[in-house]
Amino acid sequence: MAAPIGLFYGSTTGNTAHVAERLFQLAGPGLIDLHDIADTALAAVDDYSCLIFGISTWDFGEQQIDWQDLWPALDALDLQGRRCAFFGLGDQLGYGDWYLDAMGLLHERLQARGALVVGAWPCTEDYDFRASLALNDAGDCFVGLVLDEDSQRSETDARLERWLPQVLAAFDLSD
Ligand SMILES: Cc1cc2nc3c(=O)[nH]c(=O)nc-3n(C[C@H](O)[C@H](O)[C@H](O)COP(=O)(O)O)c2cc1C
Repeated sequence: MAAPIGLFYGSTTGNTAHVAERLFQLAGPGLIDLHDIADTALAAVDDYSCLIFGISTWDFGEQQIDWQDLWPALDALDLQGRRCAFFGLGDQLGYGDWYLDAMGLLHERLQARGALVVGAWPCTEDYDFRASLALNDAGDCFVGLVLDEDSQRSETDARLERWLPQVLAAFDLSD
């Protein structure tokens, strides 16, 4: 039987995979099913009413390669009424003009498929970047959790520990 939450991620060097595993551990037994999109059929998304999507940004604002491969197929998803949260990885010091752009692109794509988005994350002075498509329209929040294993690795655990309870509350798994 599927867990209540499906977490779908793509990862090139393993950083997003590591974060996905950490979320799985933090949530505790039976709450999250992990799916690496490199070896999961996209149709598996249909098994969940609560979803977490993880994506890293590559090559000046591009989606991680496995997400790129899936991109056209995302148009077939029906996410009406499903709660969705996003987390993204990037490198604000090396790529500060395209920081986490891929999370913004994925959010835009899936919101257009009907996703009810939860898990926004404040854009504070803790982050040092010039531009990001992952910001909301007002520019004061990211559309999901923002992580940086390249230049802020030591912050990751604390950020996950703050974000996950907010997402679980918004998922309202008692429904
Ligand atoms: C060649 C290269 C290009 C990258 N381009 C970007 C970028 O445009 N924006 C960004 O925020 N991070 C960029 N990054 C940083 C990656 O997103 C970061 O290292 C991430 O943790 C990789 O996660 P993954 O191993 O799960 O794919 C780039 C890294 C490399 C090596």
